[in-house]
Amino acid sequence: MTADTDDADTADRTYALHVRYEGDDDPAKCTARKLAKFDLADLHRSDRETPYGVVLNPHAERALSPADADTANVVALDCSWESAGEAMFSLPGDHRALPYLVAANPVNFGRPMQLTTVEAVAAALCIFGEDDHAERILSKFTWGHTFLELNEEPLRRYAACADSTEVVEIQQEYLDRGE
Ligand SMILES: C[S@@+](CC[C@H](N)C(=O)[O-])C[C@H]1O[C@@H](n2cnc3c(N)ncnc32)[C@H](O)[C@@H]1O
Repeated sequence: MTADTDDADTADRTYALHVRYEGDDDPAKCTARKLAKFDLADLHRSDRETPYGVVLNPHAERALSPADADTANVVALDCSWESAGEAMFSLPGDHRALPYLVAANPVNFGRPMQLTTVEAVAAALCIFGEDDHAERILSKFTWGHTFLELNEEPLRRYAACADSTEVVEIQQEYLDRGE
């Protein structure tokens, strides 16, 4: 009985996607704006308006892992990479860096870590076991599925980890291969 209830809880888990939108990047190429246009994410113009949740922050000390899955909100900060210094991430929330993954977007194709907002949010959803939701948001971009193909193995392995320590151990394997 208890097991059935737990299964149902897991199957029903959904995440609201929120973006603190700075608006200093090319609006025509902005992936967060496109998600909002399709009602797949909510944009917020101030930190105060942005709901509390897991904040995707490349400067964070702790790596995102399935241990963070117990949240209602996944939050990204959409700004240009030029302005994405540590001080910009002043949002309240549980800040987490994504582990090693490579970008598939045309601007940073093949480069590790510098993901677009949609790639970062999709990666978080995959690590939380929400692959369908990740596919749904990436499907709005011609290169979206390529992100999942390029990162299929690391995403699967990160999603099977218990915590950020395990995620960092796996990440190290990919970093060592790249040296
Ligand atoms: C700097 S913005 C650039 C957005 C770009 N203008 C676009 O249209 O998608 C990308 C955001 O995605 C998230 N992100 C990207 N790479 C990340 C990483 N390695 N770790 C954590 N978050 C990351 C962060 O919230 C970051 O601010």
